[in-house]
Amino acid sequence: MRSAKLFQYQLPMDSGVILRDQRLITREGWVIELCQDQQRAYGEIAPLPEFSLETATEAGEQAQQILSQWVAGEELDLDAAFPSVAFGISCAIAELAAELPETGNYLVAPLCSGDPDDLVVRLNQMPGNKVAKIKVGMYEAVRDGIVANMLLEAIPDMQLRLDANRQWTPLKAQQFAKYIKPEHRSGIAFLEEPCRLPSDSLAFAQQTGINIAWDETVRDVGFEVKAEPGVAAIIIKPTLIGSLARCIALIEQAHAAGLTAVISSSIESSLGLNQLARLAQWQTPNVIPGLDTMQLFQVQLIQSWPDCELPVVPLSELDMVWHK
Ligand SMILES: O=C(O)CCC(=O)c1ccccc1C(=O)O
Ligand SMILES: [Mg+2]
Repeated sequence: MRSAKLFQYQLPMDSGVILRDQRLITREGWVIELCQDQQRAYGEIAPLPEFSLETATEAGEQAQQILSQWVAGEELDLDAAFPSVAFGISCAIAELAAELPETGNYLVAPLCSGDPDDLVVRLNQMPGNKVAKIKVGMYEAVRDGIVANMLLEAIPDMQLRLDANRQWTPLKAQQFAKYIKPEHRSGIAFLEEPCRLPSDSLAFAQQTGINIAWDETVRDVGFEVKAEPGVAAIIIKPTLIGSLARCIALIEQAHAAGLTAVISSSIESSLGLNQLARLAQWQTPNVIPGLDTMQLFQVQLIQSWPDCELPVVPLSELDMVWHK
């Protein structure tokens, strides 16, 4: 016997969360509940505005169709579904089958988009391998270069991840690199997407000796995982990529090509974020995932994230919009 429910959520965000051109005031999405033989499992479907091609409404409608098929015991074609829907449903199914292991990797790479001094404090408290992430490309490239170089100098055993989200022209990328002393360049684990064009980013990596990672490029039509000089990693944001099977296939291709695969958040609630931490521990056990996004929220959802003090909204407070 199978049954399924769909709940809608709207969660208030911390003020000042900006996605590309838009302020994100409330995070909207869906929680699915699957029931089979007294077992219950959950999944989150949360298309990210400005990033996902589907809207929350479209995702909710498609989720109802696919959940109806699941209840009827039909074969599901998650490759044809929206990525956010495929990810949420496949997670719930994996959870029901006890395929998604319980243990998660909750070590996060602290994310800094403001004061680098705050980052130094957090890094000094971090046990083991120190990994941090800075968003660059929002202010002057020269300032970014000075800040990154200062951190690499202040904490020599740190691996720094940088993310430019395709903001730089080749010239600006060079201005940034000029301030990173050659002996510090290997302390940069990778710089995500320095330039608008992937070909410019590749040339930058080869000219500067600073490794890059693909994030946006992974979602470009026709992308294929391959080893290229200067490319260290691919970033996998499952809500934007698709089913667990599709994410795992990409991770395996990355490993076969000698690249690091980094599981990263698309600003899911604490429910989805916990499942991402479990996916990361399962499939990329030695890599710190990019999941430091809980502080962007004002509340948590259903399950809490380790050491997060925000109030938790229980399932009983969500509106059930559909069931079968
Ligand atoms: O990857 C991380 O470390 C955190 C998540 C993150 O950076 C992000 C989250 C949602 C949308 C875009 C981005 C981004 O890569 O800038
Ligand atoms: Mg990015």
